[in-house]
Amino acid sequence: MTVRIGLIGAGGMGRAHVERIENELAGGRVVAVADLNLDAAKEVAEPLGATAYGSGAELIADPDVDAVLVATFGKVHAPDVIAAVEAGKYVLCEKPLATTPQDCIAIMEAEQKVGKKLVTVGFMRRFDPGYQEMRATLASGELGYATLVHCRHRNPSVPEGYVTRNMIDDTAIHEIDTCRYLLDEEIVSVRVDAPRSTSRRFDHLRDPLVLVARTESGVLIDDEVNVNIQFGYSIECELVMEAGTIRLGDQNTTVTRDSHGNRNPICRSHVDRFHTAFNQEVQQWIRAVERDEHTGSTSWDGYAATCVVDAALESLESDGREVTVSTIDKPAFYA
Ligand SMILES: NC(=O)C1=CN([C@@H]2O[C@H](COP(=O)(O)OP(=O)(O)OC[C@H]3O[C@@H](n4cnc5c(N)ncnc54)[C@H](O)[C@@H]3O)[C@@H](O)[C@H]2O)C=CC1
Ligand SMILES: O=C1[C@@H](O)[C@H](O)[C@@H](O)[C@H](O)[C@H]1O
Repeated sequence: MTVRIGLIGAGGMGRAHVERIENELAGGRVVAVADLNLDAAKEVAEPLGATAYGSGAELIADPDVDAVLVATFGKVHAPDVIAAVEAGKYVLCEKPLATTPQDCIAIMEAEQKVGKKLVTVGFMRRFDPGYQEMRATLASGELGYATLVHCRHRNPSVPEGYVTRNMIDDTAIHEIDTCRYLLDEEIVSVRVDAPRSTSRRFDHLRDPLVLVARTESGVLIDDEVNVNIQFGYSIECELVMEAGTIRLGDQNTTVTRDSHGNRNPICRSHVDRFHTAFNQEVQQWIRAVERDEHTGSTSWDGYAATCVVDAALESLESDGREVTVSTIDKPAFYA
């Protein structure tokens, strides 16, 4: 069976997903594209022979669409995700699932009403081979339990429209989910420190920031978010256990050695650093839809991450006070 996919949001991520579905992955075809900017939808749809729509609602109602990929802005994800769930269609929704806990709860309620897990959140790092190995090492127990996780999320630069809260709700949300995934437990409190800002930023931005979070069992996580680092896209993570540590390797597999020393190329963006992870994420989603199964992170994962984001934003607004993460009880449906 070929999974007939409808894409909502024909921007950067939407186009990157279309490209991989059409040219790198198996089992799926993009049959419809929706964007509020109908010209953008047409530009993506026409070369594929797909139908273009001016709204997500029309695309979701199309009987030729089996499954929906949502790649619009986070704050407008919820209505389309809920409509797709109510139509009984599987959804791969780019991160964040939604920008408020209330919207995430509405998504979880819709899913529970339908009685089936239909929503996967686009936390693609869960499909990165490095993070997967780190998780397996911890789970094996060979090096004992985890005590600390050190993370660094560095982007070369960000556009002017990117504001300070995006350091957390758009960027650090990846480490929030990744640490929950690695440690298999919830984050219960968080604070945000704001060191001296770099001059290489737009004036309105506080950059860098450091999130310091604590999990249920007491693991301490620190995450340096630094989005105008200039030199490239650099993601680092080290998990400290009782009898050893494991960290992500550097960005590429080859290292040049010459009279300047040892060096490897630096990635420019998430697109090249997480190419394999994105492909795995979307490929496994397509295969799971074929089998009528859920894969990847759930709506609960999207909700839990958004609650940590909210607590971190509250800390940022209150000069770095430690804030307790407040959530509803986890529904048995997501156990
Ligand atoms: N996993 C990752 O590493 C990354 C994930 N993302 C996520 O992907 C999503 C999209 O981001 P980008 O592609 O960078 O944004 P973008 O701005 O390039 O594209 C968004 C598109 O959605 C359309 N749109 C907005 N509201 C809409 C609505 N209600 N209905 C239909 N179309 C609508 C816009 O017209 C635009 O074409 C965001 O949730 C973002 O956080 C983005 C970059 C990397
Ligand atoms: O999700 C992403 C972007 O939205 C975000 O703006 C970047 O900071 C991240 O590195 C990227 O993975």
